[in-house]
Formats: sequence, C-alpha cells, structure tokens
Amino acid sequence: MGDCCETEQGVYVDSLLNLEWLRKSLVREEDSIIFSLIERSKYPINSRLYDESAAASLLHLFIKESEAVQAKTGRYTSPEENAFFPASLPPPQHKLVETFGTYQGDDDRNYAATAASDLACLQALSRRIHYGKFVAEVKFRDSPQDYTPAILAKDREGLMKLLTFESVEEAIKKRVEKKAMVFGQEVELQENGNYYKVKPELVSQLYGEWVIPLTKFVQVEYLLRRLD
Ligand SMILES: O=C(O)C(=O)C[C@]1(C(=O)O)C=C[C@@H](O)C=C1
Repeated sequence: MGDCCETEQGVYVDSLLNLEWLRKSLVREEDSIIFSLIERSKYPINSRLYDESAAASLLHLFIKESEAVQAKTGRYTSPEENAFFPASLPPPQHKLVETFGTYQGDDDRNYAATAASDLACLQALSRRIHYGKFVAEVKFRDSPQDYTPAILAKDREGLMKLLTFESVEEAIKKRVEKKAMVFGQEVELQENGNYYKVKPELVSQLYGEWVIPLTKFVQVEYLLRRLD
C-alpha cells in the first residue's frame, strides 16, 4: 500500500485507494458472496443451529469463538474487517502479528482472513479425502469375497488394484477442470476472452496427484483394519 492516513471515522485511506480499485474489490466480493451461498446450499436449513432458547445459539457460539481466534491473529486490525461480536475480543498477539508486519509486495496483511480461507480449503479437501472410508466400506460390503483375502494377506497393492477404477478417475479429472472453468471464469458484460481465477489444469492436477491418491490411501488403510 502507499501513503496512508486514517479518517475521523477510522477508515484507513491509502494513496492507492481509488474508485476503480474499490469497484474491483466490490466485484470480487460478489464472487465470494455467490460462492459462499453455493457452499451453504450444500446443507439443509439445520434450524437447531439458530435456536436461541439456550443462552445463545450454536451459531452465535461458533461465530464468537471463531472471531476470538481470528482477533488474536489480527483480523480486526484490518479496516475492512468488522466483527459481529466486537465486545471483549482478545487483542492481537502483538509479537506474532508484528513479526509478519513487514510489508512485502504480494502481501496485503489480511493474515487472519487468508488463514481462514486456507482452513476452509484444507477442511474441504480433508472431508473429500476421508470420504474414502465410506467408499471403502461400501466396496467391501458389495464384494467381501474379493476384498477379504487381500485384507488377510495385508496386500496393499492388491487392495489398491481392486478399488481402482481408472475411467472414473479420468472422468473426475476432466469434470473438475471444466468446473474450474465455469465457476472461476471472470464474468463481464462484454466478452473479454477467458480469464480464470484458478488455473483449470491445476485443479485437474491437484485431483490427479493429491486428492484421488490420498482418497485411495484412506481406502486401503481403512480396508486393512476392516476385519480387526
Ligand atoms: O469412485 C470410486 O470408486 C472411488 O473409489 C473414488 C475414487 C476417487 O478418489 O475419486 C478413488 C478410486 C477410484 O479409482 C475412483 C475414484
């Protein structure tokens, strides 16, 4: 960021802050809002989460505790961040945040928001990979006669062969690449070539090199313990 000063309303004004930049930020927030709604639609209403009949709802507790953790990593020192429950938030852990404070070119200091975003990615990946346990159980139940000898012989390679369907893997890699194109394309009113927020081929590579192999690893590990 460039030279800065703070207005009386506590809004941090930077020499690089201008209407064009702000409008770009608003456009980028549209994506975050729409993707977060898409993510939320994966779950039913789950109304008990909002039940205020106890002292506070589960959602209230979740947000308050999450904000406390994020406050420690300096989230609310960032002028665009505003806590839902600002009362009694813990202060940023100064030493830690200052260590990170040295400004670098690709660094906007939104460490807590970035960490939260990293965690959401890691949790989604982990959830997908650990679905391997359920997939393995279903495969075992469908053909115990095939899996049992390999499990008893602790034959990892044999199990890996049994549970692998290459055509399914190829289809998944193509589908995620296409999804990255559709979900991640820059949408503009005029046609403007194709820009993607995340490189589609990288998503396919992520699946081919990490997500599917790790899901298969989980399946093998699960199966090896299935008859204990
Ligand atoms: O669909 C399956 O049968 C799975 O076991 C899941 C999965 C995957 O991780 O996507 C893993 C192994 C198969 O080769 C195909 C796909």
